[in-house]
Amino acid sequence: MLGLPDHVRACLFDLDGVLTRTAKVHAAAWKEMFDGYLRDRAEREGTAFVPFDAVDDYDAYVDGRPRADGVRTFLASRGVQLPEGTPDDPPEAETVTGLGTRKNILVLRRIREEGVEPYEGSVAFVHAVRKAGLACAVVSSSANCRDVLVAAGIEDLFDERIDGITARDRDLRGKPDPDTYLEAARDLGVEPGAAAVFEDALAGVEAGRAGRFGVVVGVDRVGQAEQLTAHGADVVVRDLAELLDAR
Ligand SMILES: O=P(O)(O)OC[C@H]1O[C@@H](O)[C@H](O)[C@@H](O)[C@@H]1O
Repeated sequence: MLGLPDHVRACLFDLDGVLTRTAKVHAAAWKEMFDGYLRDRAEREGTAFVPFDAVDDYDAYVDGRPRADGVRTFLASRGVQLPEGTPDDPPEAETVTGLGTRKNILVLRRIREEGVEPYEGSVAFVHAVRKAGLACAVVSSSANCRDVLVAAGIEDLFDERIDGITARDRDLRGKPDPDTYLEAARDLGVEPGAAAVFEDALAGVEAGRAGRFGVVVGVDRVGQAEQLTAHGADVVVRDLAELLDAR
């Protein structure tokens, strides 16, 4: 049924890149922000400007992680460590929060201008899953998760939502730790072994593997099937509609 093992009772979906076409929007906003910062820093220090790579740097250090972890992890890869700052730091602040806020302004502008499209195959799959009586949750690192679901018109399809805001409120570690996925399974009343995780990010499939979920489905939108498998995906599809075709 549904191309999933028979014992699966719940489906836990990542948002950006799995349900909605917003992974590229995030990647572009991160690049705009980091390139601005790195260029200024290089000028100030008289060193060469090495731009953020919207594919390799994004996948390895930013994709799937909570906002502040993305800032910290990428900068660490360049040997840069910034003070954390405070939650109300302005975007100009040279802190982890300040840079995260700069990026958030850029991503919200892009989302406002471009709108949010869901993946049709994912919407069809979620409808089929619900019809089959399985529970559904969204598990996203994004603090903008609810707004993106609403903009895509799919917020009513899910029984639970664990996102960047609930994770902060409940003190959950972000992906690649499994905490947010485990919390969603708990909220739905299923054991991790009876839940399927759907993820396009390397940090996300790692979280699925770390949580010992029933199956981790890697969703390959950008030609990184091998990496998804290496990081924890049990199966890889290019679109969730393929699972419906496999019935
Ligand atoms: O900055 P936000 O909207 O809280 O999102 C945090 C992260 O959420 C993830 O879903 C995205 O893959 C990342 O690109 C993003 O950085």
